[in-house]
Amino acid sequence: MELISKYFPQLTDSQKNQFQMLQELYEDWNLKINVVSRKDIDELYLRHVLHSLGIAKIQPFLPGSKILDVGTGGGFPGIPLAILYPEVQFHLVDSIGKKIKVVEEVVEGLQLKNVKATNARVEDVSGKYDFIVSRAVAQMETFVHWVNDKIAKKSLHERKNGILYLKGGDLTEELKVYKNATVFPLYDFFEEDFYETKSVVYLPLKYKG
Ligand SMILES: C[S@@+](CC[C@H](N)C(=O)[O-])C[C@H]1O[C@@H](n2cnc3c(N)ncnc32)[C@H](O)[C@@H]1O
Repeated sequence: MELISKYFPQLTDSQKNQFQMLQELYEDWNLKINVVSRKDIDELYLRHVLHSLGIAKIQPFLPGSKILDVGTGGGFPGIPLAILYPEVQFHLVDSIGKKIKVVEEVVEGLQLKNVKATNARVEDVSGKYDFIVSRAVAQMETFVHWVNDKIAKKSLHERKNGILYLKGGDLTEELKVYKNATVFPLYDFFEEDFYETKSVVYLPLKYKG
């Protein structure tokens, strides 16, 4: 938990409390429905919570904006971002029902009012969003194919609407067709070794009516 305050020193008491509660909520729900590996539960804040918040270091979200988290699993990156930005609307989608069940329980446990969770394949979700976030779901080409009709026309942020994807390793091959993609290394923000190979990939997408 200190790890979160170290990099996000402006949290309110209520946010700190919500971040604190994550450990117990995930431990409890993981016993009933296994969504996070044992090793990852032990390092929840380093590997899941802070990693999710890496997106906020690259792109802070403005009040009133709408964010889609594709293949959220147990709620990453969507839940930590929803705690950080209570005035932003988050839609968390996963094709596996039991994962969405965990998300709903965590949302209720934290009393988050800005999260909607849907059990569906993202291809079947309609709606328009400022940014689409994700981690560990699909190769960029497949992902773009799934989401490129879900971008809002108007950009509220200075940066154009698009995808913010948490990726690891060498992305040269995967991103070679995306000349307008930008890779932001998270090691520039977080000094822990875990982040040495982690990045946020930003890909602007055009509105499709
Ligand atoms: C490896 S998990 C990652 C979960 C979470 N994003 C994380 O990083 O902890 C991939 C998730 O993507 C979901 N998924 C895969 N394809 C999907 C699709 N087309 N629509 C919605 N969810 C999908 C799977 O059900 C699974 O929960």
